[in-house]
Amino acid sequence: MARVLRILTPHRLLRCYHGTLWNMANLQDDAQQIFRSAVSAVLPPRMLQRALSVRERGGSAVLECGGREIPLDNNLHLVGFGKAVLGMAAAAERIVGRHLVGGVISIPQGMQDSLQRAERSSAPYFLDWITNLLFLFLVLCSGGGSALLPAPLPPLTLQEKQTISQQLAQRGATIQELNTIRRALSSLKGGGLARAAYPAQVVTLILSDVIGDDLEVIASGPTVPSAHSAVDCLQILDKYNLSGSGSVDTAEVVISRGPPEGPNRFSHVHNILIGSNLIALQEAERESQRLGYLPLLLSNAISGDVTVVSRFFALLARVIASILGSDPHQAQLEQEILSLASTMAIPSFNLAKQLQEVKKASNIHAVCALFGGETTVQVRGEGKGGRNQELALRVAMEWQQSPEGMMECEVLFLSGGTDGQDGPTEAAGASCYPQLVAHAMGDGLDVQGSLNASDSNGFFSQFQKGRHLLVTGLTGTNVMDVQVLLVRRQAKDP
Ligand SMILES: Nc1ncnc2c1ncn2[C@@H]1O[C@H](COP(=O)(O)OP(=O)(O)OP(=O)(O)O)[C@@H](O)[C@H]1O
Ligand SMILES: O=C(O)[C@H](O)CO
Repeated sequence: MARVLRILTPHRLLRCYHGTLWNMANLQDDAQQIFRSAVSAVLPPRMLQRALSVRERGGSAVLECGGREIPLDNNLHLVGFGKAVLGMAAAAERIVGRHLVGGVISIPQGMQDSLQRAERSSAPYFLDWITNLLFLFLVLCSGGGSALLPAPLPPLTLQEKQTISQQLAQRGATIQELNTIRRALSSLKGGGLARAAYPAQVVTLILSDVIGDDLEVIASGPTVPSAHSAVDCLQILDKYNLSGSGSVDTAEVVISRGPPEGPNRFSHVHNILIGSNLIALQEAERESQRLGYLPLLLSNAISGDVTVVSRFFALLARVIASILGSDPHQAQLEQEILSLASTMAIPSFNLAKQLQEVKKASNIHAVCALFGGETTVQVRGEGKGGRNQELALRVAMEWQQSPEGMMECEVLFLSGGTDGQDGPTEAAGASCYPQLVAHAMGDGLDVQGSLNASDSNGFFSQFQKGRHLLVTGLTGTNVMDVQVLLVRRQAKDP
């Protein structure tokens, strides 16, 4: 069997290939390294170091943030809520700690013991505290914050607010409509925290876990004015026939009354996005280039059903492979994927232009396509899994059914949750390659059966002793999911 030595790029180690058998572990190592670099860019210490600094001058100090300089005078208070806020608060404290007068953060119950160890207290009720202090507030906000800011506008009770949300959800309200009502019925969400703090200055550092990074949506935008009027909200309640019950009548009164402190005042607020899926992908782009790939940052807004998205990724690999390998199927495959992409409503997505870049690039033998977002999964079976593991397994199944175009290339697809947890499993995600299903069948595993049982984690845990699971542990951040697709032309036998 021929043995090929090939220098991929000067700083890469020599890689030995044994004939047509390629070392999949190399591609998997690269994909995992690229994924980890994406996560590293949005870890709290690195985010806060980018966003925040204190400049001491003579006896005074200035907070530098978002291009602004705000005097510090023993007046800094920290407020935070969200799944990533414990790490964000610790990172912020390392930067501004000596100027912090006090702080309150609200984080998921399971993190409480970490707080005690850090000797910090947390309490979810800010109003009776924040309105008494005319200070400078540093607000830390991340995904999961909505559930950690329970503060219904009186006289509405928390139970009544939850009942209205449940009724809206049961009657088919969209997540956008649900969140609009939740913001309107809250003392803190939808800009309530900023209104309560007025006229104290508010600097909010935001880690986005939503597609499009709409600041009003992230943790329900406690320091962001709501774009929806009372009329919009009342129309939603009316649309789903919620009028008429006691709690809804109270809700309508609260909504009609408007924000407790009168008109929206937000000139004292600076909202700054410090972490997002795009920031993570841009780091992954740099890392893939360092590893010798031509990077294609294709989208940070992938969404939709996992069955459609898996078909897209599998076809994209075949298109790129057909370009790199000068496969005769290339033109037809490109038409297919452009047609499929046009049905997926991916915002500002120009795949044709990006594929043109690959075709124009000279002497390219390896491409890294990068994506981010969140797919949706219909969980049909009793198995264990997550949307990233299911996506990877479905991509493998698509390749099993249509392998055209990939004969001359090595291909690997990886999908992972940047928070380190994919569904109720220990894995962050998984990776796959074109021959995976054939190899699994050779091991007596039933891939389709695993998918039918929604058991992607069960499959990847069994197959090759879990070697294709992506396990990072909880990362302390969350900018949704990241996908890495690597396509590399195989070395030609001499
Ligand atoms: N057996 C399964 N197979 C495939 N997907 C599953 C399975 N069980 C749950 N899921 C998916 O996992 C999703 C939950 O994922 P996860 O626990 O990572 O939370 P999340 O939606 O990412 O929220 P957060 O932003 O807080 O992480 C659900 O939306 C569901 O679609
Ligand atoms: O907390 C929330 O509202 C969601 O995680 C979106 O940020």
